Amino acid sequence: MKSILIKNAQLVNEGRISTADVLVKDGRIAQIDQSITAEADQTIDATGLYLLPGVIDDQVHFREPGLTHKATIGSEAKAAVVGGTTSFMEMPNTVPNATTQELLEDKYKIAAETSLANYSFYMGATNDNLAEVLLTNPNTVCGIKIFMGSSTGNMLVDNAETLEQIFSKAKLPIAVHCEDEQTIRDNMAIYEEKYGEDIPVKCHPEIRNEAACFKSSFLAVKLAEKHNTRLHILHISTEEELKLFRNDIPLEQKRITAEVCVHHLWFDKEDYDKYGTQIKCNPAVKEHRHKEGLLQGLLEDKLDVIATDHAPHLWEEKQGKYKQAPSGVPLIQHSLQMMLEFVKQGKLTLEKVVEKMAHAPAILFNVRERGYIREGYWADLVLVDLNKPYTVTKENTYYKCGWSPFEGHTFSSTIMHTIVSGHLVYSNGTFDESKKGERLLFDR
Ligand SMILES: O=C1C[C@@H](C(=O)O)NC(=O)N1
Repeated sequence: MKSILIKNAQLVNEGRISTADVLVKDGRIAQIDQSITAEADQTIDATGLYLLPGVIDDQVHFREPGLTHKATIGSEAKAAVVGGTTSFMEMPNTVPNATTQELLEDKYKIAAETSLANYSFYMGATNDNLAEVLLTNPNTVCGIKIFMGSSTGNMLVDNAETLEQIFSKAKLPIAVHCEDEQTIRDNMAIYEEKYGEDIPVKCHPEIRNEAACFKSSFLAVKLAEKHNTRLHILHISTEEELKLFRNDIPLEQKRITAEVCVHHLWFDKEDYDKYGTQIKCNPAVKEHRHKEGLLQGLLEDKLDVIATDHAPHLWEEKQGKYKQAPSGVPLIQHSLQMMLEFVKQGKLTLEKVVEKMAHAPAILFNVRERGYIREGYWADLVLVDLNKPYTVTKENTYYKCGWSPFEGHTFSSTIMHTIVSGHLVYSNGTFDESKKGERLLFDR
């Protein structure tokens, strides 16, 4: 593998920013120093650029196998590296659902052949696959996914005894989608009564409302407390849920952690006027107060990681009426740029972005030797120019579905180079696809 020398970067790592050179050799960070004079196969002049650990996205939907008309592991991993995401953890609501060890391993095989980013896949729980779930290897699989609210893929786990069993026996982190099903159904009935088939999309946050989120998250937290489960609640979308999470202990000691997604920080209810069903997703984008509250929750460390829930659907599918349009938004290519915009606006610091998008997911999932810029660690690195505007176009959007809610939008930062496991895969609009990403490993 080619060695890489990064010269004169502003290195953002572990709460500090400092000028440094970084030497990458055999996939790893070989040296970090003020001035490195060693020869390397590739040299990057990083003057004026910030060097960040690559983003680890702990919640994505890449649709393969079975839904490859929407996306493939290869297509979405390519979009990921363009945006500075070097590792992803992918959800089991593919077709067939990843609910057996064999089906799970099939996804790893596809990724080994096609993914430019490092990868891991969740084992999916159902009401009746406990034995399979318990076979999951804690060192080679990121976690177990439970839908405690239904969403794309009909993987709802609503059997109380099954939930007790998984929460008490799982040896891996349990990542949960929390929305109370009965609350959603009751709300839906009210809106159907009122609007028939023509429910306005703006009602989505009233159907999948605050009460649905809180009731389900509350239940998950209670179960985790009862069984001392390692619980990670995905895509927290309401202010109310913040009271379920602690910020008085270090992340390393937390048994219950929480994720916030970029779209819940970026959009609010008013945006349905502009984007309509494009931003229909579960949990719903809600009132403005939640967006503000979630940002505060992030700053106060009640929310531990930032992810995307990247969920591509075809543009034609998304154009249907409210009830027919599938939930989910393609986001992974622009997640880092979105958060860098918050840095520009003074809402987040660069150090905080790095903490929540790289360090924290690495700690939370015990990812082996990634998520930090440290000698000996894997070289998953991103170089960003905070002062180079970037306009999103159809041509520079790499999702297989071919659209992004950001088309036409100009971000004030550009992702210049992305290095995955020591390989310079993306450089200013060009790719070197000669090497694929690695399977993530976990120290548990
Ligand atoms: O939980 C989910 C699933 C996802 C999908 O489309 O797979 N879309 C969503 O909006 N939320």
